[in-house]
Amino acid sequence: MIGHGHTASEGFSASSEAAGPVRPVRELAGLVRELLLRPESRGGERRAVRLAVEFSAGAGEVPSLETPLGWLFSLKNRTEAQLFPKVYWSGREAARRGGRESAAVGAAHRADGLQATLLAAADSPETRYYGGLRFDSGYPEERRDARWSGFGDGSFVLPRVELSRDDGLCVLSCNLVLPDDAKYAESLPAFVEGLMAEDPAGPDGAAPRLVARRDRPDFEGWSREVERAVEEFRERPGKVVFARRADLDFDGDLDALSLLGSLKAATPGCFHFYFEPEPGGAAFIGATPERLYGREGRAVRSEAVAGTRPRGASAADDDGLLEELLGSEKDRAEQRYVRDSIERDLRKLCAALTVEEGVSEMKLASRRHLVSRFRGTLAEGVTDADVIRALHPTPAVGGYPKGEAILRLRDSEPFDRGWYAGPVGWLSRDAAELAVGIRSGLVGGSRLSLFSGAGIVAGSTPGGEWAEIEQKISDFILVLGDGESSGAAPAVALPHDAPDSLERATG
Ligand SMILES: C=C(O[C@@H]1C=C(C(=O)O)C=C[C@H]1O)C(=O)O
Ligand SMILES: [Mg+2]
Repeated sequence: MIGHGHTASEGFSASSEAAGPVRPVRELAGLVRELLLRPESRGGERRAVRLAVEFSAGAGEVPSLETPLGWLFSLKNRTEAQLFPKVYWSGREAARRGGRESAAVGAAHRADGLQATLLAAADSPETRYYGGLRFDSGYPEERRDARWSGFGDGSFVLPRVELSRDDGLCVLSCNLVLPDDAKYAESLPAFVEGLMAEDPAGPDGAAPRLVARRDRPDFEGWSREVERAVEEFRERPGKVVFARRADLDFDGDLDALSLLGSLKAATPGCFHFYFEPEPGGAAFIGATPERLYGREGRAVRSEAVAGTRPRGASAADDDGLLEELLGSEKDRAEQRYVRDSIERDLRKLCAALTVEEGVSEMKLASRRHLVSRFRGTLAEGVTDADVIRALHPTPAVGGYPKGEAILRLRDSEPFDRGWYAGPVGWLSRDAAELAVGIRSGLVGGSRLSLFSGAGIVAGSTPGGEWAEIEQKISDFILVLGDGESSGAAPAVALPHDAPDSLERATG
């Protein structure tokens, strides 16, 4: 993916005899300067303006700017505050249908949580705020993990500079908030020009090696909670999605972007995201298959995802596992809670709603889930904030009944979920795309914390659900084991006793 040979300096030498920034960067800086110097930019109502320069990929004109991930990678050693947050986003359909993929740096405007009105409403339909929310904004302050502090309860950011690519079309854009930004008529164009790294990040040397792994809760703690929940659900049916955190420690600093690049290659058909809110802090990355909802105008779509089986090694194996999933009453029960809950929530928000009959398979590269899809039309006046508040957390990541499940997770999970399982994605005037931030990890320094959960219902067993989570984090683990492409640890034996305890538990 992000090979170390893929660097901006190659782009430079290939694309320009003259020294200085490549054409799109120079042009964008010129547009910014021109707008900021106009007298009318110094007054009027507060508004967001998007300036953009298009160019095509593959024409060889500006190879250094052709891939959003590669561009972000070229800025990875730049730690000026104005370059944060650093964001990457690509839609689930990107590979198949030419969906937009974006990298962005800096903030022209921040909307904290869901309270603030998005300035984007004033401007272009292309203008997007990127961000996410904590899983549980009511989580007690004193138990919060400091690594999540830069993320806040939630924030959506209008990036300062964004590079997006949709099929072969690349767009480099800059967002300005007027009249506030008029004072940057000198510094902002220079900032834009400086985003073409002349000395991009080179090879990092030896890949860090995995030295330790610790799981929270451990298998004993996990079994206690799962057994207790199962006991209760026998009396009174319900669902809770318990998660665990696997802390992987390496003997050197990890490169979160390289890791995401490798993860992306291994997980087609997923939303891929990267949020790094501040210099020197942690980055939240992931490859999630699950859409919370998408909106185009008033048209909304969502899906109920739950129930899990791996992919088989052979075609026969694979068919068998599909049959097993479709026929599993336990997995169907997990999925039904999600489906019924999303349907109820959407009915309140929609003037019309169509629900897919029954369930179908969501087939991923290394596992499969049950899914039912929804399509609706939002009622007049319903906002993205209303939809997020109504849907999150669905019983795919919280449980059912919703309120009880949240309280239970708050009490019983021995770690702070932070943004894990929270809504992540983008919002704009005419559209929105929010995914569920699962299959994700927090990368900071030499530690990678992986988060994953499993739906506990009456038929659950501690060993079975532990193994299901192990399978869900295997995308990350496998990528870490591939020293060639990940820039991370080469294949290592995981110092980890879960498989043993699992055999004891299930055997
Ligand atoms: C909670 C997660 O995944 C959810 C739980 C599933 C299950 O228990 O079968 C399946 C898909 C997701 O809705 C996660 O991956 O962290
Ligand atoms: Mg499950």
